[in-house]
Amino acid sequence: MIELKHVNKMYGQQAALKDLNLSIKSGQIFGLLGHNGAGKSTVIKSLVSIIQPTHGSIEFDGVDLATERLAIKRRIGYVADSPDIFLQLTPNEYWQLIGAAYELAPDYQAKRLDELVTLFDLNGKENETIAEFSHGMREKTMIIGALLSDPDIWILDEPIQGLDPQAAFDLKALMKAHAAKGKTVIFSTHVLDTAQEICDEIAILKKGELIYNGTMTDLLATQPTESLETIYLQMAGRHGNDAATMASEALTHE
Ligand SMILES: Nc1ncnc2c1ncn2[C@@H]1O[C@H](COP(=O)(O)OP(=O)(O)OP(=O)(O)O)[C@@H](O)[C@H]1O
Repeated sequence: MIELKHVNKMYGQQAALKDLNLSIKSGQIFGLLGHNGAGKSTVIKSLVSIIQPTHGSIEFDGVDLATERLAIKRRIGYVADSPDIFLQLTPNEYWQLIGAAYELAPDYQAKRLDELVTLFDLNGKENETIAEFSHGMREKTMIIGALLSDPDIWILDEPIQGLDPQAAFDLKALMKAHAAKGKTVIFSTHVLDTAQEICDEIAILKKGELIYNGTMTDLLATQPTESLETIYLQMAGRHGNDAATMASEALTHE
C-alpha cells in the first residue's frame, strides 16, 4: 500500500498538488488521469523521489519515503514521461549502468535482458546509439531499464503512447501480470480507452486537486449509458464543475 497524506507541491508560487490524499493498493493497476498540467507527473516524480512534496508525506507499506528513500527507490521501476535519456549511450551501456546501480548479478542481468530485449523487439539494436533511435525505441529502452531489476513497484509516466501496437499490447499484458502477482502498478495516461481496459482503480486530478478516486467499475456505474470519455469530461473537462457531486455518487455505488 502506498499512501499520500496531505501532499502539497509548490513550484514557486504555483501549486501543482493541493492537499492530495490517496491510497494505492497492491495487486491492482492504478491509473492517474487528468488534463495537461493537472499534476500527474508531479505525483509520479514525488513517488520516485525526483522531487519532494512541499508539505505532507508519502508512505510505502507504512514506511516514510523521506526517511527510507534509498531502500524504497530500490523497489521501484520508473519510466519517465520523456524518453530523452543518456542519448550518447547505447542501450547496453544504459542497462549496464542500471544493473550496476541495482547491483544485479551478471548472469541474472544477462538472462533478464535477453527476455526483455526479445519481448520489446530491440534485438540487434543493443549497441547502437540511443540518439539515433525513434521515440518509441527510446521508450522501449527505458522500459527495459525500468524492469531490469524486476522491481515490485512499477511507476510509469505515460508509458503506452509512444509504443507500437505490439509493444503496447505486450506492456499492458506485463502490467496486468505484475498486478495479478500482488505487485503494484501505477501509470498515468491520457488515453481513456487504455485506462478503461486495464485500470482497476483510478485517480482523476484537476489543477492539482483530486476530483475522483475509486474503481473504474464504480465510476462507469455512475452513468451506465455514457462512455468513459463523457463521464471524464463532465468531471475534468472545461465545463466540469460538478465533480464533487459525481464523486459522491460514485462512492455510493461501492
Ligand atoms: N519544474 C517545474 N517548475 C515549475 N512548474 C512546474 C514544473 N513542473 C511542473 N510544473 C507545473 O505543475 C503543474 C503540474 O504539472 P505536471 O507536469 O505534474 O502535470 P501533468 O498532469 O503531468 O501534465 P501532462 O499531462 O501535460 O504531462 C503544471 O501547472 C506545471 O506547469
